[in-house]
Amino acid sequence: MSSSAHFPDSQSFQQQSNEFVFWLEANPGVKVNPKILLADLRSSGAGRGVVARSNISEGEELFSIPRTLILAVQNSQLKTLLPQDVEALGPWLSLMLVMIYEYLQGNQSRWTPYFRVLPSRFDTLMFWSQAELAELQASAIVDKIGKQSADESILSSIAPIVRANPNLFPPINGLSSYEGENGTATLLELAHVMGSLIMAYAFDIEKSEDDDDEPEDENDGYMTDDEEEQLSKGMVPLADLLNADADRNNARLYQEEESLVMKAIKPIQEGEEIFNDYGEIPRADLLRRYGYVTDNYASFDVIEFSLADICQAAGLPNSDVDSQPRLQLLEKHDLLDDGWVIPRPSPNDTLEDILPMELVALLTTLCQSPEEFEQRLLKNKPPKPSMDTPQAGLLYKLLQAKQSHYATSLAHDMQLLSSLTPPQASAELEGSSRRLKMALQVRIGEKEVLQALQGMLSTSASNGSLKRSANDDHDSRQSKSARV
Ligand SMILES: C[S@@+](CC[C@H](N)C(=O)[O-])C[C@H]1O[C@@H](n2cnc3c(N)ncnc32)[C@H](O)[C@@H]1O
Repeated sequence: MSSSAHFPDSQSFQQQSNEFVFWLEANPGVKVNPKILLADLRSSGAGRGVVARSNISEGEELFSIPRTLILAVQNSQLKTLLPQDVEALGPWLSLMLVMIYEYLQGNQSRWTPYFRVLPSRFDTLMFWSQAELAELQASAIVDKIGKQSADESILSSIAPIVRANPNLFPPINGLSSYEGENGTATLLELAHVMGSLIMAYAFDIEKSEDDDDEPEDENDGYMTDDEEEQLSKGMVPLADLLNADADRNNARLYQEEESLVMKAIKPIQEGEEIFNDYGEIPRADLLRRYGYVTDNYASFDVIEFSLADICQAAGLPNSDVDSQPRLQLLEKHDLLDDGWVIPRPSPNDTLEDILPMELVALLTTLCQSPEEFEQRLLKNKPPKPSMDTPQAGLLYKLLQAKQSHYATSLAHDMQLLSSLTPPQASAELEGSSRRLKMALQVRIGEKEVLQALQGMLSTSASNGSLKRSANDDHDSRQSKSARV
């Protein structure tokens, strides 16, 4: 949620919005449909957002932003002022550096009115205290925050450039430099503000045809999603002031040759909010990346198990692939991963629909007797993944172990949540209370998934749909794409 707390200068909130729109429209090539309006949605906990002033038809252009106005490495003077190649830092760190530079230029930056409408405080997990993070209990999201690796990347890649160029990066807060304890802390904070803006606001900008540089490999805490492509990133004014809310998506950004164009993808009625699409992400990820949670994302909630969790439930002494022949065999056949995600089941889903085939392959391998496994090793073939009684038993044990890692029960959390929710609007919660509520929503979602899976296992056991054993031969080439 973006509440008043995220916009410290809330007195001039509307004035900043007006100045931003005035600045935006004064830029050559910008087109803004008079049917839209930049609205103050703080009363519903959503900061700024875009709302329809009058009815809008499907396909209608909402606004168009020329590529030259995107706050991006390509459009900033910085790349001509530094001896090194800024883009070589990779999409995240290069944009972070450019944003620090532009921000420190104050009124001299081309994007000053834009910076003024961007928040400087966040509820993303990067900014949560240890006590607040503890409220997420056993959620796997806690291990994905990556604060330490982000700090390391900033200190090793950004800090040396900033410190070597004080004329380009003037120290703030009365500091004489970004050296020393205070200077380092200030620089880290500034970099995290920019990193958080990139995470929640930036777009992946499609490369132009003549730009076919190899992507850089990055590993900072703002880049924890494997599926995220290393496209160049850019902050697209106005496009990033659209909120999102799962199935309420009614607009999409189209990347055209000269501009980025936001269009309505559905008819939008007067007074309706215009929503972009942040993707089908679980509430845990919504919180990590965007710092807000709404129940509309509950259907995307998941539960995650690490390889270590599974090996422990199976009674293996460790999850070290080199010392565990069963893991080795799966790895050899490209069936092993660090962890698995099980989605929240829909009402008509069966276990086969929701369990990843590789997870069932692991459960099956771990459930084999020493003799059965010996046979597999001799044939150099993993067993055919199947959800038989032993595998179901192991999965059940795994679910129970996971549940025991959450400090409170689902019933307790539900009660706590209802006591936290004010009668009018959740937006009224501020600071730690809002964070506690969001943590509760996340852990409730995960516990619900656990409970639903336990229910499905019990049903399968009682209706006899689980087999006694698995002994079919298995062709691993087919198993990669097969459903169990
Ligand atoms: C791309 S920005 C959208 C503009 C933002 N509302 C602002 O005022 O700057 C993304 C941020 O908006 C907020 N947000 C987006 N959708 C929201 C929603 N449905 N409810 C509450 N906050 C939302 C979150 O704080 C998120 O990190």
